Amino acid sequence: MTDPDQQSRELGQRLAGFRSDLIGVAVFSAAVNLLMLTGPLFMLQVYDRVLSSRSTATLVALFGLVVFLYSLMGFLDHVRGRVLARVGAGFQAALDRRVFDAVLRQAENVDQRARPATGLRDLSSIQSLLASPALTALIDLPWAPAFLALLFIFHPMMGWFALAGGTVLFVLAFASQRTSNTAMADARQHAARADSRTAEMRKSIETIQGLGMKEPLTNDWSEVRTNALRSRILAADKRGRLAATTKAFRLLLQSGILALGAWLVLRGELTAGAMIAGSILLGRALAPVEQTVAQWGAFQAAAQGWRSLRNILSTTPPRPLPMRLPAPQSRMEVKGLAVAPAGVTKPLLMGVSFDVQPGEAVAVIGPSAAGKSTLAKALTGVWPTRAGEIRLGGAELHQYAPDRLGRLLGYLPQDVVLFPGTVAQNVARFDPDADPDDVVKAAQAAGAHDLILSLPNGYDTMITDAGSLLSGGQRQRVGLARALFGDPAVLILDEPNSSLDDSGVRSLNRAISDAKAAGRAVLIISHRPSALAQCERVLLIDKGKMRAFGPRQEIMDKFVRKSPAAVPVQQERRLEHAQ
Ligand SMILES: Nc1ncnc2c1ncn2[C@@H]1O[C@H](COP(=O)(O)OP(=O)(O)OP(=O)(O)O)[C@@H](O)[C@H]1O
Repeated sequence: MTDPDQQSRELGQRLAGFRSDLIGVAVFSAAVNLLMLTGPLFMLQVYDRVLSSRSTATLVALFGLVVFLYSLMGFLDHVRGRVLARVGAGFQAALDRRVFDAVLRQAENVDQRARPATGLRDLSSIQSLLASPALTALIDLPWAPAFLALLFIFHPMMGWFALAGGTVLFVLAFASQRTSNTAMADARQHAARADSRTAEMRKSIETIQGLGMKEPLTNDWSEVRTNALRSRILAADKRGRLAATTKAFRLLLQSGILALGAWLVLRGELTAGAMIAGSILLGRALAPVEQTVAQWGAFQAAAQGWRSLRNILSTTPPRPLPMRLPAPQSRMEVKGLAVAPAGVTKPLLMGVSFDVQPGEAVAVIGPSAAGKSTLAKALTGVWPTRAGEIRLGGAELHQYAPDRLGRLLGYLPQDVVLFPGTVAQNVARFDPDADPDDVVKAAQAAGAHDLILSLPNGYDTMITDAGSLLSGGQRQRVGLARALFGDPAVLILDEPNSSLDDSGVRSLNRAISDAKAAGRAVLIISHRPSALAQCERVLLIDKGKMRAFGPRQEIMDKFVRKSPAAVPVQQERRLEHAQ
């Protein structure tokens, strides 16, 4: 699936998978539309045969037939509705994971992340159309000319009358949709913005209150809400005006064709039955036209969704999964690395070369904004390499499937985010087959076991809202347990001690020395030297460039002492010695 044309056809191909269902719907629709003739034909017979012959038996027989035909029509109509609803659901189910993956992958691009993710909404708008009466109306639309042709057969004047009336009705209904569409889209946009502000404010309510920002932010939110309301009223006004005109015009048409029919009857050019049947036929011919136009919004949303989804899917083609490699050696080698997140052109980090061997710990140090976290994101495969290579156990990172790579690495990010679920699920990285013993083992190794047991429901305590129930230090320890889960080959710890107290630092140091003793490679990114004690070698980066890599003592003596960034490092070392 690397051919761009093929990617842009992906949606069409998925829909084509439901070809036989759609053919079935078309056949049922043909039958339903033929059965729609039951009413006019019945009228024709009643007026022209029953009333003239005064035969009750004929009336009863005809009515019995009508009951049967309408029942059949109702059944077929229901069946095609059911089939279409299932095609819609099947189409969504077939693409749900693919689109979700594409939406997540879009978020890898920093630029895209700021924009609202539309993929799943696009998919839902196509699904809604497939399952809505709008589609059945559209399927019925090609039958309108057939009804119109029958009117021409009854009398050409009736045909022309219906054609002219139908055209005016179509134009009126279409204008009603068009004029209100922009206002409706505006209203939806404002409403979505107000909703997302509500969610943001709820999430950060403590900060907002603490900083006394509630009033101004609420005013801001209220303005967006008022704008949404204003656009909605504008849209409703426009739509309402034209909808009322359309309705009155349709009723006028129905009476108009009766009047025309009566006039033709008086002139002896039409039978009374044809006059009534003509009026019913006009209704049948106009119904799908009117419904299709009335549902225009659903068609537009689905068309827009289709275009946008096609674009999303073609820019995020499915990634072929690489062959599963055996568990790698705990060794990482980096050569000439340059890194930039997707959507950023200038590399944030350049010319980095180092390695970390089994049983060894390497410290990555440097001042603020040097590019340390950038390095961690590249080493975990989260940010792409612009140049150079990163090898884990001899294989480049892309040779591992992303989820498997994640499992092989024990990554503790600088800002630990926990996900909705239990503490145990978070430690186990939501692996449904995780062995509880392994969860406890990871927590013990991180020195987080006792703290987890002290939570209201221990390992079953539910985490909500990114783990705000836990303190910063507790989150960091649970994060370390999560990093250690599954015995990863390489640990990448980004500022692992930033929120830890003394006992937390001791647990961390123990976890690092245990990992080294078990032959794992450890990378510790830190401002502080307390973590350096465990490291054999040090990588110094500054302003997005590698300045030095070598044995700890050599780097500390040669570079850190001279560098202004080293001042806090030195101070802290003295403090540690003093303790
Ligand atoms: N998503 C991003 N897009 C563009 N630039 C970014 C992005 N993330 C970080 N940067 C920039 O990259 C540079 C390095 O940031 P990084 O987070 O790697 O620094 P750091 O060394 O970890 O700093 P600290 O010790 O303060 O955490 C900074 O100048 C930062 O502004």
